[in-house]
Amino acid sequence: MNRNAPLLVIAAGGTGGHMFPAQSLAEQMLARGWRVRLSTDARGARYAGGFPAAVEVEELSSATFARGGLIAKAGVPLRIAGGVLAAVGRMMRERPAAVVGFGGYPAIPAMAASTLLKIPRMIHEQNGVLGRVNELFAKKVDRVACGTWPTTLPQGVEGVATGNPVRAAVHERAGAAYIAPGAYPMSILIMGGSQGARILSDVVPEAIAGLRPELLQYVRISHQARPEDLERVTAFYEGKGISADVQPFFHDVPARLSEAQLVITRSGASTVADLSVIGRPAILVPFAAAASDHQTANARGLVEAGAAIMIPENQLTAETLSEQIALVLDNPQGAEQMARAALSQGRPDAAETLADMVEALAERKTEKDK
Ligand SMILES: CC(=O)N[C@H]1[C@@H](OP(=O)(O)OP(=O)(O)OC[C@H]2O[C@@H](n3ccc(=O)[nH]c3=O)[C@H](O)[C@@H]2O)O[C@H](CO)[C@@H](O)[C@@H]1O
Repeated sequence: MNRNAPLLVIAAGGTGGHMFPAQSLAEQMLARGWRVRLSTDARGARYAGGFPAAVEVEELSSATFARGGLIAKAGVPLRIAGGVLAAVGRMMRERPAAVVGFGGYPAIPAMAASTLLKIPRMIHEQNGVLGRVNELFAKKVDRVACGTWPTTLPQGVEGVATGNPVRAAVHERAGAAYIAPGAYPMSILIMGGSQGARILSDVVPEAIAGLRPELLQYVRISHQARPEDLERVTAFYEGKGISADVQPFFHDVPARLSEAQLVITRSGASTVADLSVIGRPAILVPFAAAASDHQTANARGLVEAGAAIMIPENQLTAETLSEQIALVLDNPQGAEQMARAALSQGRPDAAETLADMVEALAERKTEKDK
């Protein structure tokens, strides 16, 4: 490794939602000859295996906190302070060229240290509403990159729409030709995000079974169900003579997406990004309990572009859903239009745009502290 190469510190943690986009930026920066260090905690470090081996991983102590202030729990401020001190010490020695935060509380120490040391820094928010840690730093960073557009930001903060970086297998299928619904086998992909969603297992099979027989005979189902729901969902489809592949997690979602005539799904940030980069019509059921209802915010772009129909959880019934599915499958031109509209929202260049922002930021040095 070239020790003279500029160093990027990526601060992220906790869950896949923060770590997948972080990994994508790490890959881009390594390809551009940078050194990359992932600053996270023990929980985030479990995802580090997915990062390229050249990425150095630093585990710092941090802690969770509630919106509006630190949880008054013994040891929390101390743990965060310990992490910040360690990050400050290291950054004083190594002087990173830039620091990028992707959210999650393990990002706190590196983001706080870069603020104290006036190192060029930015955040990337995946969802249409800022997460807690990103909200804390939004006014203290030089740039705020937004994966979802529009993103609700605090007053006085300007965002740059970059999109959410997608995995290589999604990238390879960007804009893959869409076969409009017709009198031949049609695929419907049902996904509940990385954990699966019980409500989709409760309602979707019945909605599918409610389609009129002339339509139903052509329908082929891929249904991601939580492990505890697998058996009943499989049995239901079997009982109705519906061809269905039911699994707890599909490892080939990009291929299934490109083959699908319709997708019924939650609206997590990466799911929305996958849909829009490949370009498929969707019925979106946002997870109502998500912080600040961010899944509804994530769905907004696709819905307003005419690429997706949104059904709030409290309005989701088998009858409503069945009607909406039939509306899409009975209207090939409309479905094609939805697929095109989805593509208009896609940002296949998200990782490159983010990498360009990092390079520009490192060159200009920090403006925030002048
Ligand atoms: C319940 C919850 O709080 N979810 C949050 C979590 O979602 P979640 O962890 O579900 O994250 P996303 O929807 O962003 O990403 C899920 C990814 O898994 C893929 N996939 C899904 C199912 C499957 O069988 N196989 C597969 O590969 C999808 O194509 C997508 O690329 O982090 C997201 C990003 O911060 C948030 O927007 C979500 O609100």
